[in-house]
Amino acid sequence: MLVATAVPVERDAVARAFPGPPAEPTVHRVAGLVVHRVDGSPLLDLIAAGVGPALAAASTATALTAAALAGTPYDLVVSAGIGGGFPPGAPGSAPVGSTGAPVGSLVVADEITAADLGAETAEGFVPVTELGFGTVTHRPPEALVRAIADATGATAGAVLTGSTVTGTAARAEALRARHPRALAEAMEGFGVAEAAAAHGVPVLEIRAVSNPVGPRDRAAWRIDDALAALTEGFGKLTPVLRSWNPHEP
Ligand SMILES: O=C(O)c1cccc(C(=O)CC[C@H]2O[C@@H](n3cnc4c(=O)[nH]cnc43)[C@H](O)[C@@H]2O)c1
Repeated sequence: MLVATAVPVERDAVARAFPGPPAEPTVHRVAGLVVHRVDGSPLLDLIAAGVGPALAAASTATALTAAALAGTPYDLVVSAGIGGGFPPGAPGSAPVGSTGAPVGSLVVADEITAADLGAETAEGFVPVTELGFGTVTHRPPEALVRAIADATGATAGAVLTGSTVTGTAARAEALRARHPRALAEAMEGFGVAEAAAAHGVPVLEIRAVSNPVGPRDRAAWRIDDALAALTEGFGKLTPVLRSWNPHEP
């Protein structure tokens, strides 16, 4: 399994879920990309793939290609890290009856959607798929998403990818109007998913919520709490991944 975070602190938070010998990470390099390997079960490679969808896609594709050429392809790619959550009762909030994704909670994506891949028109935003190109959504294996939500307490829903962190109530509302199932926003998932899809490998996205999606309030970010939730979540995930059959839908 390959886990791609954006930055080293997120990678290290995931690694902490697999502590001590024999799971002490070893490090190797692939075309300048640093790969931390945890020799446990499942075998786990961790990369800090960079911030934003483009660098995350390039780094993930590099790791996937190297593994495939070595004859040891990955069975699963996971985009993981902190993210913004759409909380209930706030600008751009989750639908009535939904728990939303409060700060400190964990979200597992049942769809990974590019929120800003398209064209602005006089009638509003048009996704690239409606312009006749590419894709804007990747869907992780349903049974695996359900099992992860059960094991970790994560909420399953849509996770949006954008190149810009939302910083206004108006943008949060526009995103929720366009994506009513969105629980979280981050900057890498769709890029990681595009790389995985190019290799025919299933993908997951797991986000620990560090801040609400909405007006920018840097002081309200709870990065340490989110990193702790990420470690705890991955700790609970391991048995699920061990028993997962990559050929299940
Ligand atoms: O201080 C700011 O306003 C600011 C602007 C751009 C980027 C940042 C970051 O800290 C990097 C974002 C990093 O973390 C993920 N993340 C966390 N919360 C969100 C969010 O609300 N919306 C989008 N991404 C978020 C993201 O995946 C990046 O890796 C700060």
